[in-house]
Order: sequence, then C-alpha cells, then structure tokens
Amino acid sequence: RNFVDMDLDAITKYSALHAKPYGLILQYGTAGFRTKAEHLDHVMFRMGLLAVLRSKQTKSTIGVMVTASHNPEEDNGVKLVDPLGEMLAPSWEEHATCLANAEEQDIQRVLIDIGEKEAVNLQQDAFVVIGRDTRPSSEKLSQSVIDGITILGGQFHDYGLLTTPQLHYMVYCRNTSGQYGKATIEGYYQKLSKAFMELTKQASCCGDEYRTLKVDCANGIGALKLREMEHYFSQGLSVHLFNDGTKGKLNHLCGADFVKSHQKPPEGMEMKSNERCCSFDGDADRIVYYYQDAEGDFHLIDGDKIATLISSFLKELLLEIGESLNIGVVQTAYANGSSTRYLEEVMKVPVYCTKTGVKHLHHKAQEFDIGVYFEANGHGTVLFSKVAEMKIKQLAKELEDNKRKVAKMLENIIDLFNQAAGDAISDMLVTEAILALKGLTIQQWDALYTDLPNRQLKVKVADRQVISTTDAERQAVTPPGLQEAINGLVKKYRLSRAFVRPSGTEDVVRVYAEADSQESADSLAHEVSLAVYRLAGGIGERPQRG
Ligand SMILES: CC(=O)N[C@H]1[C@@H](OP(=O)(O)O)O[C@H](CO)[C@@H](O)[C@@H]1O
Ligand SMILES: [Mg+2]
Repeated sequence: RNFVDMDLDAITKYSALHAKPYGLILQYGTAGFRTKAEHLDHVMFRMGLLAVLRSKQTKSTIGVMVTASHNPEEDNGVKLVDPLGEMLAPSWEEHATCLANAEEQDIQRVLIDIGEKEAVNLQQDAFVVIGRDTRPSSEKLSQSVIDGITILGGQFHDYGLLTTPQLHYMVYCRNTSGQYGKATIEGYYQKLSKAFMELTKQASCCGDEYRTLKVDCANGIGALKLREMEHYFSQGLSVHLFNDGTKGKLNHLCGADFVKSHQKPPEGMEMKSNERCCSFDGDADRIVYYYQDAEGDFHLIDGDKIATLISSFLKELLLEIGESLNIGVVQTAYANGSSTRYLEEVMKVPVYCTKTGVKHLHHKAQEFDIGVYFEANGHGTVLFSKVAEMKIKQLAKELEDNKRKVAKMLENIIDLFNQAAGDAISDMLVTEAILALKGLTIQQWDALYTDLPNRQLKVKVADRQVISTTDAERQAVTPPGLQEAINGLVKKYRLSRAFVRPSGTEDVVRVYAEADSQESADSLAHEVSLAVYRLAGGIGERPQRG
C-alpha cells in the first residue's frame, strides 16, 4: 500500500489529543457539521485530515471554514469548500460523516478506505486555506483543523477572521491562477469596490437619500469586514453599522435569520420611517432588506424580492443591447408564491424549484447563461457562464455610445457578484447599485408585488427521517396518508399552499403554509402541524395555536 508517508503513529497519537465525546454521532448536513462548540474539537481535527486528502485528490487548494452562521453563539460548525469555491461534493460529505463518527482506533482504517475509494495519490502536495467567524470558540477550533492538516503533511494558509463567502472567494481565486481575482482580503475589497464605484458613477440620480444604508451586522464577522472595506466605496455609499459586536451577543435578537423568521426589526437598530435598512447573518452570507412605513408597519424584502430586482434589471440591460442570453431564476419551495407568479407571469422569466440548501440552487443555476438563485432567507448570488462573460466583455468593447455603457454595466455587475457563493456584502453592493441606477426607493422596490401571508412552524417527531419527499420537497411521499391530509387542508383556504420536510440542520420537521390572509396562513400551518404530529410520530406537547 501506498500509505507509507502517512505517519500512522502520529495520527493515532494526535487523534487521542482530539478525543471524540463518547457516543456522539454527527452528520455532515446542508451546511457541514453544526453543534455545541464544546463537542467539536475532534471534528475539526478530522476535517483537517480530510481536507488534505481532498486537496491531494483534486490537486487543488481546499477551504475549511469554521462557523455556525446564524446559530447561537455557543454553537460552532465546520464546512469544507471545494476547488471552484463551491460546496463539498456529495460523496465526500459521506466520507466526512464517516470520519467524524469513527472511533479513535478506526481512524487509520477510515482514512485508508477513503484514500483507496477516491484513488488519492498520497505523493501529491496538499494545500488548505482556513477562515473563521468571530465566535469565542472559533480560534481554538481552527487550531485543531491546522493540527489535522499538518499531521498529514499538508501545507496551509490561515486567513484568520473572514466571512464565509470571502473564504469561498479565496479558494476560487487560488484555483484559477488569480484570473478571478487576487486571493487576499485587499484583492476582494478592491475587486468589489472598483466594480461598485464604476456602476454608481453611471447612476444619473443618486441624491443623498439613496446613498446611506443602515446595516445590522448580527454582532458578527460582517461588522469587522464591512468596517475594513467601507472606505473603499464610501464615495458611492455610506453605511451605518449596528450590532457591530462591541456590545451584543452574536445573532441574539438580530441578524438576517431573526428578521426573516420573526418578520420584525432587529433589536439595537434605530429605524426611522421609510429608511432603507438591511441585516446580515452571523457569517455574512445572507442578507434581507426592510423598512418601517409612516404608520410604523414593518416591510420585509426577502431573498425572493432581491432576486426579482436583480433579474428584472439584468433582463432590461440585455434587452437594451439586444442580447439574447438566457436568464433563469432558481428558488426553493419556500419562495413566496407571489414572487414565483410575478417572475413567471409579469417578467416572463423561467423559474425553477430545487431542494433546500444552496448547493442545489447553485448547481441548477449553472445550467443558464445567467443563473439567478436565492433562497427566501436571503442567501444567493448570480452565476454567469463563461460564454455569457466573454460575450458581454466583447460587447463592452465593440458596441458604441449608450449600448456600450450598458454592456460595461453588465461587465461590472459580473465582477460585483461573488461567483463562488452567496455573499451579503456583494449582494448589498449590487442591490445598492441597482437602486441607484434605476432611481428606485425601497418602497417602490417593495411594491413590485405583495407577498402572500405565510407561516413557518417546527414540529418535533421521534425520527424526522420517516418523512420523505419528492418534487423538490413540495410533496410528502411517506408516511402514508400525510400528503392526502395536507391536500385536504390546503383545499379549505384561498391562494393556499403548504408542504413539510425534515430539516437538514435541526432535529425538527419544518412546516410551511401560505394563504390569502395571515389568519388563514397561520391556521393552515397549525392544522398541517397537527397532521405531522399525528401521522409522523410527534413527540412532546401537541402543536398549539399561535
Ligand atoms: C427554511 C430554511 O430557511 N432553511 C435553511 C436551513 O436549512 P434546513 O434544512 O431547513 O434546516 O439552513 C440551511 C443552511 O443555512 C439553509 O440553506 C436553508 O435555507
Ligand atoms: Mg450564514
């Protein structure tokens, strides 16, 4: 066997120093491993080992990000980033789960198994880059990742504090020989700011009212990075940061996830009526916008509406230059029905639905010249195919006058989007540029369509895997009778829709319902919860109304 240069004794010795808590079983889920930080040391060490194998196999730089995004501060997590900045390949997710759950004495065998199954050439060099969020536990945990990398002889670069999408960007840059950008934090700031400044220079109407934005940073890494970056683009936009981590707790009563799920403003933000505001999540890969109107009513502008603004803008630009690149919008079942209807019927853009989790959306979006993908919760970006990029670059040179300007705009938009992952900073700058270029207020943007009232609930069951789904999670296949029950309930309401699925990040079944009024959406969600409780082995208290 070709495992001579794997120092098996050292692996055994160091594995014991990063011991696995007895009986702990974890799964590499939608967003990697996530649980209480105190249970993760062994996982970090082992993901360092795995990253080295993946790097050797792909002959590329691999990323490891230590974060638990919008989870409470006490949690942490880890995920691996594949060569083009995308999520880890599914077969390696299985290896990750296997390695994380192996007993200490089995680690060597599991590593050898993975090496053989994946035909890893151990002579190959390995290089891993690491990033981490601001959680108190993150620094020590990223040190354990480094232990794992070095034991297997891998080289590494520790970027320290980074947003998740910044780490994806670094990985992408490093594996495309700098063509995508410079793999440094300045490189990231410069690339995005340059594109943003050029776009806003072209904006005819950007009076002062359009140029300030309040940002709730969830007391997370987004605050640090936005502070560092702000002077690069301050000529075009001034940002006022709230929940910047100097006082409050990470994600506590603030951040994109809180705002989206509670449909109310974060604490710690001073909102005046009609002011444009946005929230990042804890690792700055999600963004939602919102404002409070003169009556004090709260208006949420979620990922669906961001996707709508972006795709209508891109479509207009393409029309102006007479270019027929195909645009597709990718959503999940959680997308508000009004957004899907507006995109399909008013904007005449094809819309596709995938399973929850950005890797599914990202994958689908790659099928188009221009693939716009967003989850309703604000995670998303736009992918431009190589063909689209080349065409637009060429047009920016060849066309004349106004058309040339438009092609240049598109060129800058390509640079402004993070092509590797959904990115709150990048999406914020794109949104701000579009609003300025179109001279739109947040109220006008909001008025594109009215969201259908909706409700999300969670139900605890003994084993959430008894629920299996099809049709991009919109239909339940098992347990028997559940889908029929849902169909019966949905019929009782107008403009209604409901579905259930097991969460990939929490031990719950998620219930979603929408209908013509908030009362109907609430009541439908409640009734569906009861059906889940009854037919899928609910535990604990029966779901209560309201
Ligand atoms: C309804 C919802 O918002 N689900 C979230 C949540 O997944 P679940 O599988 O629903 O737990 O976390 C994922 C990772 O952050 C995110 O991609 C997804 O959109
Ligand atoms: Mg996140």
